Amino acid sequence: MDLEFEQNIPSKSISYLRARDPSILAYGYPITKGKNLFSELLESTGNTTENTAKDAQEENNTHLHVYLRMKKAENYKNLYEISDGNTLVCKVPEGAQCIRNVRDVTSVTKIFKFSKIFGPNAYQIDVFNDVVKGKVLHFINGSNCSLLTYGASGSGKTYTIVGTANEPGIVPRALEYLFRTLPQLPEEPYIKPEAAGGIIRLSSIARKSEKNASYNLLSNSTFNIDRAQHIRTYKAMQQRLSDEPVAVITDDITDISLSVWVSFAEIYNECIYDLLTPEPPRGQPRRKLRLCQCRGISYIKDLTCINVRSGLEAFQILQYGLHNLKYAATSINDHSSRSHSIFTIKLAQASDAKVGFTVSSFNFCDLAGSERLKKTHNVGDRLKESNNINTSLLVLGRCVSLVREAQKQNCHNIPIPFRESKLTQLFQRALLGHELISMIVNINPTREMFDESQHVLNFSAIAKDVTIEQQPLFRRLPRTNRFSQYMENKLSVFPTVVEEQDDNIVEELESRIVDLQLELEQQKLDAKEDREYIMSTYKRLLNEAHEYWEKRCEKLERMTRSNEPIVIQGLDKSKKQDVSVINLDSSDDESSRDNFMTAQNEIAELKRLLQEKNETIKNLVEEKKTLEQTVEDAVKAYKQLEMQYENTTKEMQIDIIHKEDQIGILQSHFNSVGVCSNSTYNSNEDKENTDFSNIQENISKVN
Ligand SMILES: Nc1ncnc2c1ncn2[C@@H]1O[C@H](COP(=O)(O)OP(=O)(O)OP(=O)(O)O)[C@@H](O)[C@H]1O
Repeated sequence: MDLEFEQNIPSKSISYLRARDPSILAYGYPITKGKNLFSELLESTGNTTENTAKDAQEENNTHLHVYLRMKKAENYKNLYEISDGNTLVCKVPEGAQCIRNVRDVTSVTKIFKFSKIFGPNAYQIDVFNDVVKGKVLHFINGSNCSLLTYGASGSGKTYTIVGTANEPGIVPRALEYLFRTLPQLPEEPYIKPEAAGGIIRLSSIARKSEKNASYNLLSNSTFNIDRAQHIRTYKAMQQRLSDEPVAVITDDITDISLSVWVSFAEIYNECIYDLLTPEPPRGQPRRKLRLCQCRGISYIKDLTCINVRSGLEAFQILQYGLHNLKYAATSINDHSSRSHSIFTIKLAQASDAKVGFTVSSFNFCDLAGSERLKKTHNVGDRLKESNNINTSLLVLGRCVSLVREAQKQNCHNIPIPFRESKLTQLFQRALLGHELISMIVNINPTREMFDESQHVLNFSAIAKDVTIEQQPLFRRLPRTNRFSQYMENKLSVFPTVVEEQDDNIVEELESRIVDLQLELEQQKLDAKEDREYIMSTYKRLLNEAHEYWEKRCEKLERMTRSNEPIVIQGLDKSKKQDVSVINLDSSDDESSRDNFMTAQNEIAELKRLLQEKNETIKNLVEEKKTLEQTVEDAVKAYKQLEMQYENTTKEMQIDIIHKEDQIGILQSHFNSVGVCSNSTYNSNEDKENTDFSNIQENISKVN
């Protein structure tokens, strides 16, 4: 957001000009100054303008916004009291876990503060207006936003995000609001966001293929059954929201290409799956996706990204993903609440003059239920699931808490374990405070869920203190280095236009060099971390493979030794037959035949495992190569810019010297003319005028 806007909110026109991610800009994409695609968004009614302005201003409060939403429940007032709309007083009941060691339990209360509390009677539209609406405008202006719902199973996370047919949640509402604000989109997309932050300008064939991908997904036969119902639901919502005011864009944006894309991913048991690809046939495993990092941005490699032209299309894609989520849940295990699901809307904006672009993402993350192991008494696979969920939520809690700690101490050296879970790795930038991030904490305010709710509330108390850093549009270098000072002194003798132009070039180059330096540092750190991670994984896999292999070999050796006499007997019987075709059916000893078969199976299994491990190692080596290539590219780009910077500096220095010489010549010429005019032309006005016009002509030639 513009500083201007933060400090002084105009009553009618609001500029939502937002910072773009400098890491994207640093890589050779020129910037369109002044006009950041949409620079002006106005709310269509005065009333809502104020609200939106308030929302937008709130965004600049530096802390992570944590909202509380309470599920509908009778008698919740016996346990909870909401005061001032943002303070929750918990009246701790007898027997509650948090007062187990407290003697006097007559009146224990716990107090939690939130950005806002939505009580059991709050409507979906209230949550949307207060939490999401302002962020959609920031998103349109190029900011990345993330919204996470956190809470125990059944507390209303999915209800808040997706909602029901009669009460649509924040995602369908955000889609409707977004598409009502954006202008009509073209039939086919001209640009596509890259996973790592850039854009691709699509050829006509690629445009058709993207359109087909969207069409094919929407007309998928397994999904068709519910499609009519989803269309009716969305249209009913559209009808209800048609009177709600939306933002309008006042800029002339005829030379800007726009496209909207959606993706839907699931993290289950620390594996990432694409919810927008058809489910594999029964019995076959789902394709696991990898998490990659490029220019400090984490992204899911090969995640399907579908182009959408309307809220309705996007809503159908959301439902397709939810359908896949349910299918996976019933076909493998009931894990609907056991996985984290992330629905992402991406907006790509590019000027047709090929001189600037913005890609922004809005992530809606429905986290897995946060219940504790003790309570659920899980065993087997369920225990593994719970461990994974708990690990990722625990790591999320640790990361949030360490980020808060690092910010408090103003210390950048505290290691934060983002890499310990896929979830935190994916939201690393946002959790570090580089992007807008908010959390809706859901609780079920019943007595049975009281202990569980206390854990959730404790987590929210930590999260609330995390600071969000507002990124400036361009990172400017303070003008204190030698070159800047030299230029400032020297350029003051130049005509204004030259001064402004050169000043801009220098500033821009300086700013981009700083960006690149920061990027390079970040990439070095990332590459180092990645290398260490790959090496440790590589070593661990090798050790595991080695141990496993040794154990199996031992076992096989033992089995072979014990079966030797029987095999020899079998060999005798079958005379010259091959070992593999020993007549097992006629063997006297049943158990030895079984042992033999087991050994063969073991060998086959070992071969398969070895092949799998080799595959993993191969992938890791490839990943390492890609990372090294990325670092190499970054270094090259940096060197090129440095050279460009040096060349410009040299040219300007030469230019300055040249101009100083010419100014000197002019000065002496001017002086000598002055002397002459005193002695010769003192009384002759015409000649004086002629001399002045000659001097002016000379000056304009020099400039
Ligand atoms: N505020 C609310 N008003 C009305 N119904 C609600 C509300 N919150 C939740 N529900 C209902 O409660 C049930 C459970 O909610 P939901 O599925 O959203 O929980 P969840 O936290 O996503 O659970 P899980 O982690 O198991 O997925 C649903 O039937 C939902 O419709």
